[in-house]
Amino acid sequence: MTAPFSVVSAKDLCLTFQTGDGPVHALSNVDLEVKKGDFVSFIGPSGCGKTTFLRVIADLEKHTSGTITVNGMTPENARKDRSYGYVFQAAALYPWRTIEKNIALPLEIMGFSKEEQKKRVEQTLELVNLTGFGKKFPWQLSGGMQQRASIARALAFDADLLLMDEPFGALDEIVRDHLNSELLKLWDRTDKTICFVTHSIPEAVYLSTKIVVMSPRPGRVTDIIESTLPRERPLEIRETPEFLAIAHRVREGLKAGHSYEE
Ligand SMILES: Nc1ncnc2c1ncn2[C@@H]1O[C@H](COP(=O)(O)OP(=O)(O)OP(=O)(O)O)[C@@H](O)[C@H]1O
Repeated sequence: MTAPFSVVSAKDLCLTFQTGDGPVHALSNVDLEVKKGDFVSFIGPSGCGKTTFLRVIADLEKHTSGTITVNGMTPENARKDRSYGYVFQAAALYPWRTIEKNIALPLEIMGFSKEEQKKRVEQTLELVNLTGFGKKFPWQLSGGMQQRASIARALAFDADLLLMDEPFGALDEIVRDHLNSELLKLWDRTDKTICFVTHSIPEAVYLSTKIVVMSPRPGRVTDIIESTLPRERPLEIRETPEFLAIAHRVREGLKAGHSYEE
């Protein structure tokens, strides 16, 4: 059996922002392998570089030193190759476009035929359980539905890699639980590779095959936890000793990386 393909491979990756107040070490010596089909969560306090790391993968920021490849390419080539879909903290849908027109936008830009656009919009609406809502405007949907529509938009051009920056952070816990289990099913069905930023320990443990614990000043990886939980995870798994043991290790990692002097 061949080893799974490395979707993101970072070696000794550093990114320093030069600011008026001096350099900010947003990422320091990050080593990480994300394999095809992994669900990787990035967790850590504010400012530890979670968003910056996703932005480097997406070629929205340039690293200062070290190396990173995305699907075996430079981030720039991966972006040009449409290697990933990006889901932001807020749904960021255009209010003057219907849901289906929002989802079709990247497809329009990429020059897909009208027919293909329609097919893909229908498929992705179904994937996120929004069939029948395509003609609605974003403001006619709940926050959770809007976020599902933005996931559909990121899925529409069928990139293998999904980058998700705290997509459910603004939602209440019940909606969040529901979307977490929906996202897991979607991941299972589509075999995507997902990089997911969160502040929530239960969310990270519930979703991930691998949890990357980070800490700030400088932004760095302090622990990488390979989950031992089965791929199929009912919400009740969160009460099992195995789940709680992983959550405990994440919490300890977060504590160890936290300096109370700052
Ligand atoms: N464009 C920029 N210019 C200067 N500093 C920046 C820039 N973007 C991010 N930073 C700094 O880099 C560090 C890492 O920021 P980043 O947004 O990646 O953290 P984060 O872990 O995603 O935080 P949060 O959980 O609050 O979103 C922070 O100290 C932040 O202030």
